[in-house]
Amino acid sequence: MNFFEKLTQRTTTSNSLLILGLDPNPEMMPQDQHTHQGQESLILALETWLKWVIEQTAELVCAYKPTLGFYEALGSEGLDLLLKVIQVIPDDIPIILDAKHGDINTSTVFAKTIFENWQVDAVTVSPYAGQDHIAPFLVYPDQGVFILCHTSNPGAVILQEYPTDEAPFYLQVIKEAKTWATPEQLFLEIGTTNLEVIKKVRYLAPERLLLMRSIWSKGNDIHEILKVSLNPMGQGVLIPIPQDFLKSKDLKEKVNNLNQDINKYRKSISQNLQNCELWSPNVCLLNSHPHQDLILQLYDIGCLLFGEYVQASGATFSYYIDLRKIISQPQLFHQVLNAYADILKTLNFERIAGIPYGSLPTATGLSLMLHHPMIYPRKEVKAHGTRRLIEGTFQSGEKVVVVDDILITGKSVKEGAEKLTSSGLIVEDIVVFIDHEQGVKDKLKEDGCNAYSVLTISEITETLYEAGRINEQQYKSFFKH
Ligand SMILES: O=P(O)(O)OC[C@H]1O[C@H](OP(=O)(O)OP(=O)(O)O)[C@H](O)[C@@H]1O
Ligand SMILES: O=C(O)c1cc(=O)[nH]c(=O)[nH]1
Repeated sequence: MNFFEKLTQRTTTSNSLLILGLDPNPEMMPQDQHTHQGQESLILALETWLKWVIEQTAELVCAYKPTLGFYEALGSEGLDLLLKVIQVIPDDIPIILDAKHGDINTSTVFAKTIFENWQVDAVTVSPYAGQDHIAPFLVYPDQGVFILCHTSNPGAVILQEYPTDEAPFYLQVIKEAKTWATPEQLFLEIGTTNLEVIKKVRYLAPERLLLMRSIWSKGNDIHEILKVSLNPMGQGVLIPIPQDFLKSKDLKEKVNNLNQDINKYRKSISQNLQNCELWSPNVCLLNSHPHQDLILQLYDIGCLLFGEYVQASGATFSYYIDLRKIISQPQLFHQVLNAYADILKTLNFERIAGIPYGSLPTATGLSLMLHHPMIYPRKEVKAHGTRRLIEGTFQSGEKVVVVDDILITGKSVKEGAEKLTSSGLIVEDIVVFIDHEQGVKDKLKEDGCNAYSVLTISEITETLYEAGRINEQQYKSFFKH
């Protein structure tokens, strides 16, 4: 089970979005828990206290978050203490090591130590050294990585908000980090007392799990925080337990009350989905498309263009779909492949055939993902070498699913399918990402082929309009067409 699955399971079993910083911070320890003098006695007192904290809270949290710096500050005994604390945490509770690691030279060995030796489930990292610093953490597919995007430290404003309010650096960090790994492996850490910051983050990254920090400092109302950070399922955010709870003898009761308050609100929003203010005012939850996030991201990277475009057929449409760019955005490409795979998994076939050139990478990705061999019909047969019509190996009589990016006139998939059938293969199913909805599916059906699409062009247009990505004129000119 990977970190994300473990966390999701834990969130359900504990019915909690609360995480607790398990830090040996003497200032937070109740005074009567430490009456003796000296380092040895301090470490013992901290250990006893942290074990008590775990006992009190284990039923009520979905994860623990030890901060490496507090343990390091205690010297080598501090690291021993960290390992003891990790041992005591029940196995089903994920551990997020708050390390804010930022050094590219040590990232490989550090990842090995914390994931393999200490067996923590996730880590926090600083994004400043870029993707190559984060990659050594991401090569552990079962572990999670939280990217520090925003802190509440006043001194950070000069960097985070640079250069303008409209396009601050912390949003650039999020845009960039989203391309590094999937939403199941890479998450965002957001420290802020400002609800506007959370709204902006949610707008840009509706799919990402948020680890919230410092939200209590200005006496913010938890309901306001939840309103702007929860996803439509009432999840997608980790809420820190206020550190001053740790000083209290009534820790368990306080955490329980906070959890109940949060859950009451989560329940009310899931019963009241018509509240469209969640995330952002122009992303309405009521009728949101299941692939809304994917559509918005494809638009944002320029795969979905609105304007007057001449098509291969010579006709002019009010849009142009250019999915060829997707190969340079691995995280998004992965989401696209998952969407195709959901359809392919319902079909019966031996081989996957991609239509060149645009869909060759997609067919390759699906072949690796679903463990079915790939072939492809050539666009043009070479006058030299093997002069093959079909590349890859196959047996006559095998069933092939044809994969393409977009169905416009259907010419490309028809030609491809004909080449495959003329070589003895059977083509019954065609899967595309986008259907242009000109009745081509019906025509293919008459020829004995079932065509499936992940999205239709009108679903895309509706979603972009609802999210405010395209304006009324662009929307209307699509439907006039
Ligand atoms: O349904 P149709 O009218 O055939 O249009 C759809 C085809 O057009 C595009 O390919 P294109 O021929 O532009 O070439 P490429 O994939 O080689 O870039 C697209 O990748 C589809 O294969
Ligand atoms: O061939 C076309 O007309 C065409 C290809 C493509 O990839 N996208 C599109 O919108 N049109």
